[in-house]
Amino acid sequence: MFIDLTEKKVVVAGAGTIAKRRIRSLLNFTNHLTVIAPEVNKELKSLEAEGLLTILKRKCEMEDFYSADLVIAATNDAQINNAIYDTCRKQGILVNVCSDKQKCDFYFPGIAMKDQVVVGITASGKDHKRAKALVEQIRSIL
Ligand SMILES: C[C@@]1(CC(=O)O)c2cc3[nH]c(cc4nc(cc5[nH]c(cc(n2)[C@H]1CCC(=O)O)[C@@](C)(CC(=O)O)[C@@H]5CCC(=O)O)C(CC(=O)O)=C4CCC(=O)O)c(CCC(=O)O)c3CC(=O)O
Ligand SMILES: NC(=O)C1=CN([C@@H]2O[C@H](COP(=O)(O)OP(=O)(O)OC[C@H]3O[C@@H](n4cnc5c(N)ncnc54)[C@H](O)[C@@H]3O)[C@@H](O)[C@H]2O)C=CC1
Repeated sequence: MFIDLTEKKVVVAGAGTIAKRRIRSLLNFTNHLTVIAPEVNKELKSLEAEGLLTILKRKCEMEDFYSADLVIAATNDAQINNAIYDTCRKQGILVNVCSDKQKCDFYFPGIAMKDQVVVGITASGKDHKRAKALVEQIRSIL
């Protein structure tokens, strides 16, 4: 299922390696992306300056997720990620917790895109290295 994210509100907690990779993917699909983290690097600041996302430069609060449609919990604090999971489940919000694959309503796919064609790859949560290798092959085919 390819959900139209254009008007969906996406909230990403954390702005580290994993969050940034996923933000780069998500920006292809949504105009409503908020990133919450106490420290944010230059790449994300310049995306904010271009009007492509909103940054809240602080630790996340559970209220931050109440109005979200889709949440990525990508802090390096497992307790916070788990609290985000509990909050989202109670509110019926789709959530992906990058530190615990048991706490993913959806796995984050590797993405290959060319023009209007989008290919999303998952190895069913069992082999991210294989997903990555296949994404690279499919990018070269596309
Ligand atoms: C299950 C899943 C859940 C989810 O988070 O959604 C998950 C979980 C975990 N990944 C971990 C580690 C890494 N993952 C990557 C990369 C990718 N991981 C992605 C997806 C997923 N990762 C979900 C579905 C996976 C599937 O389909 O099977 C991709 C496809 C999409 C994306 O993240 O953008 C992207 C490749 C595509 C691309 O790069 O374009 C790298 C970097 C690399 O490989 O270079 C490392 C660094 C470590 C290394 O180098 O090994 C760990 C830590 C434990 C460990 O080390 O195993 C967990 C936690 C756990 O397994 O419990
Ligand atoms: N699913 C995946 O593909 C992978 C998952 N992991 C897991 O993901 C976690 C994050 O990994 P990285 O991105 O490499 O970590 P990182 O250290 O690069 O980034 C962590 C981010 O979380 C932010 N943060 C910390 N506390 C916060 C809070 N209370 N509120 C908001 N933001 C907060 C930090 O400011 C930073 O931006 C790891 O701890 C590990 O458990 C690690 C490798 C791959």
